[in-house]
Amino acid sequence: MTEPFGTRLRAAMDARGPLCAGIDPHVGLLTAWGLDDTVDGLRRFALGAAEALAPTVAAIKPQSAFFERFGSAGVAVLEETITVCREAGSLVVLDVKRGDIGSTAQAYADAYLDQRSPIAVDAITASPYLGFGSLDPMIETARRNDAGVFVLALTSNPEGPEFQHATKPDGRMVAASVLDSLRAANAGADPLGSFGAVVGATIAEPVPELDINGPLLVPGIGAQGGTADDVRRLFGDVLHQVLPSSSREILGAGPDPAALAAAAEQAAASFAALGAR
Ligand SMILES: O=C(O)c1cc(=O)[nH]c(=O)n1[C@@H]1O[C@H](COP(=O)(O)O)[C@@H](O)[C@H]1O
Repeated sequence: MTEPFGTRLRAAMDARGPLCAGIDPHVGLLTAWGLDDTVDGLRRFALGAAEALAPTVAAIKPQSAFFERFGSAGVAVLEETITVCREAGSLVVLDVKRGDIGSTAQAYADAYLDQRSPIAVDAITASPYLGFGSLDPMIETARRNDAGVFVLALTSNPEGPEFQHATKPDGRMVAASVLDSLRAANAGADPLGSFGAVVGATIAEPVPELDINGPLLVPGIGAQGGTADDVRRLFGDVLHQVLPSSSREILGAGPDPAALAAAAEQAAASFAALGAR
């Protein structure tokens, strides 16, 4: 790769509209698509979604757990899905929410961000719960590989504020401190840094620290109740940095490839219309 992840994501969002389509093969969705809860059903679902969506959306976000639950055969399907998405021109953000002591964080970085790995992607999700500094091996490996990292800041689930709104000894809110660290990691990047924050569309109030000069991955839209109006209300000043993410709402339009593509195009257009481009 020749350009940093943030630069490639900016170009993809401008060209294709700001949407990250999630591939979350829930059992209920497999059933709704007329598929069995087997590796074969998983493969048909994931490749069907990838082939329908990856040619038009900026990014695809497979959720690793739905593949891992089938063991190595499921991980093989994940690798195949990643390849299909990247060959169709979509960036792949693998949702694995990794985080560990630095030496092990390096192994996760080698697995997903080193582009020589069989399961390499453009970016991963990471948890800062072991301290933001524990993510340094991921950030440095991402820099060397033109890849990216999305760090959980204000998650979409109702339990998130219990930790994320806590106050650190220096008086800073934990989530604000994560955003500060990401801003530092993105310093000087143009047009967009490669180190993003995950901020749910379901959070109650806007927060002032969202301008991190990097992308804001915004899940929680659709099935979890977040709407385009919420995105406008919460991210007004930084809408151009927002990568809205939706899984079940779009996948529910399948298995017809044309219906899936239409659902994604409609979602991308509605977010582009908010001024996010
Ligand atoms: O990191 C994520 O992607 C993520 C963070 C978060 O705060 N909330 C959240 O829902 N997610 C993921 O985003 C997806 C949301 O799926 P839907 O609710 O079906 O759109 C799931 O795969 C979640 O694991």
